[in-house]
Amino acid sequence: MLELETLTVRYGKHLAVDGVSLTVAPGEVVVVLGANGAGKSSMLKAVAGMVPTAQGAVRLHSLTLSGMPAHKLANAGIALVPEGRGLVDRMTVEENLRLGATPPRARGSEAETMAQVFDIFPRLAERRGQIVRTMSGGEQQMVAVGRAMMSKPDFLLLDEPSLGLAPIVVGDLFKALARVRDTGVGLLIVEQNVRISLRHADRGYLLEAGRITGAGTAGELMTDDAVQNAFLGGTA
Ligand SMILES: Nc1ncnc2c1ncn2[C@@H]1O[C@H](COP(=O)(O)OP(=O)(O)OP(=O)(O)O)[C@@H](O)[C@H]1O
Repeated sequence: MLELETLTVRYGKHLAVDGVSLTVAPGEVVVVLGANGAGKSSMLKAVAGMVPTAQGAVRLHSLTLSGMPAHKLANAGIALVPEGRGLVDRMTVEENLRLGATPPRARGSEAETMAQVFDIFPRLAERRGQIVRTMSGGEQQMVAVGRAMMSKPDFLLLDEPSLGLAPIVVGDLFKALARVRDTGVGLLIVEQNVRISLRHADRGYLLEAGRITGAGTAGELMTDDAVQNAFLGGTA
């Protein structure tokens, strides 16, 4: 289980994440819905050890992670697919994937994990020698997810994976993410794209100005008035 307990992130005086508590179980897809500036990226970066936690804690299988450097978190089983993807775009698909396999927990099983990535994303298998810069946005997002999978995470964090992608590509990406979850990995996804993310999630939370203001199953949130008003223009 991945647990965030009253997680708080500050930038100087600015409170970006204000006491967020949530859980993700192994094999569960949890989405955090929030508008621009709600604190979604800051929350994920704090879990991944890329910004400091001001208060609260992150626990993985009851082990306290907050305060650990990012490389130790990766070896504990946390992988982040950042907004903007963070790929080395002059390198090939395969080279980018290999970069994900640096934590000690991932070493020795690179070939097996890469085969799993290529099974979930056959397009990447066809294009394993292609320079990432020359690929479409959707393909690059697949590489970013594949690279995170190469670290053999227990929990995968995704920062707005649908951003800038055409609806059909987003649909394919979420179907692939469902297959990642089927391998037992828990997914924590932050999104503004309410419909598609709730369609593929088990549960969700609503994040507004750094605070959790709603929670429920994906079905409950789809018809929740607060979600409707915040994101869907009041119509179901
Ligand atoms: N490095 C930083 N220094 C100062 N303030 C920051 C920093 N990063 C984020 N913030 C502020 O913290 C708040 C939350 O930002 P964050 O990027 O976490 O939100 P978000 O929900 O991911 O938004 P977006 O969807 O636009 O990326 C915003 O008010 C933002 O301006």
